[in-house]
Amino acid sequence: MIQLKKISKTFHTKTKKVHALKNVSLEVKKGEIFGVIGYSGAGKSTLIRCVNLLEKPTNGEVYVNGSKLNTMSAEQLRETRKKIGMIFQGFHLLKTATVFDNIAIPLKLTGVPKREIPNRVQKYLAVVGLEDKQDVYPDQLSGGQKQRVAIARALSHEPEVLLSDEATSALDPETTESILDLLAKINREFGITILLITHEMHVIQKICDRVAVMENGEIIEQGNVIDLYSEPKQATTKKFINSLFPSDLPDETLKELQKRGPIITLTFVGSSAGKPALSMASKKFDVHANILSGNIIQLKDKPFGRLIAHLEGEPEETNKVRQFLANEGVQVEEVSFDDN
Ligand SMILES: Nc1ncnc2c1ncn2[C@@H]1O[C@H](COP(=O)(O)OP(=O)(O)OP(=O)(O)O)[C@@H](O)[C@H]1O
Repeated sequence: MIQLKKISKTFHTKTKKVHALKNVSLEVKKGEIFGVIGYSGAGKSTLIRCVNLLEKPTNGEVYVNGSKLNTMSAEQLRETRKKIGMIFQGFHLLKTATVFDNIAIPLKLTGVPKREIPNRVQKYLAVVGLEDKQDVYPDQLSGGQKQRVAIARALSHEPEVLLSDEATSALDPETTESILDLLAKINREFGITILLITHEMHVIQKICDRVAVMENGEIIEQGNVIDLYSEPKQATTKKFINSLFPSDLPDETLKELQKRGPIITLTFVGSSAGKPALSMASKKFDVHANILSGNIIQLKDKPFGRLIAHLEGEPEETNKVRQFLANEGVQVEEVSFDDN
């Protein structure tokens, strides 16, 4: 649905050149929710803005639903953009217009017949749960409600693709949850493909099917959310994932424990629950297993957990435990202090 082929973007400032995107290729399939995560300055905003050519790439090709955007005339681009909705961290609503007009004015400007406009506005305000707010002004709404209006405005053009530029970053955690639920519902019920950028892992794990990690203008790793969470390869990806499983045990304590047996990380997805497997192992072999920390998070459709445990016993026995856990489908890794 979205294809970025070898996209580069260089900004020329007065003093230097900034290579915001370096040869980035990405494919978002029809109907999926694809997330791009990275720290500030990684190039995420530039990347998402290249998809609808708000930012013109220096090199590379942009395809949306099979059409190449780079070589389109201004008129063709206007038509194509109607099928690409966008929402922003700052909502971008007209303060001096009512909620109704915030949605109606852009519809009018893009040539939707006048008699159709009230129906469209009401239909999409109902989708976002704000049918009773059409006569109020944005200043009378909460942040979450403003984002709902912005989502209704984007949907009212009946797009095939929705681009989300840090849409929940200005919202509190509870409101973030409800906006993410709304995006998931839109994806499910209208089949709209969503490409979102974020710096929050929570957003990725809650609604995304696939994810790409960006750093210094490049995509350093991408894949299914579950695969990337279970087996991150790059240091930055590992850092993002480790941040979900904080372990505040001092290194000194861990080093002390390590003298009496290995400290291991158990990672498990879905039904291969780590805890029962670990207690089974400690019954079966001459090893005391002591859980030092652990957490389970919910990915879009599967639980994902990580435990840190100390295995106390003779090396021969602790090795058997590790083998047993691996056979039970639990990923086992010895803790390296540098990763935590
Ligand atoms: N218009 C511009 N002119 C010059 N440099 C720019 C411009 N827009 C972005 N940059 C630079 O390009 C790099 C990537 O910026 P971008 O905003 O895409 O990153 P980001 O990952 O979205 O970060 P953030 O989350 O902080 O917005 C940064 O070094 C930024 O300073």
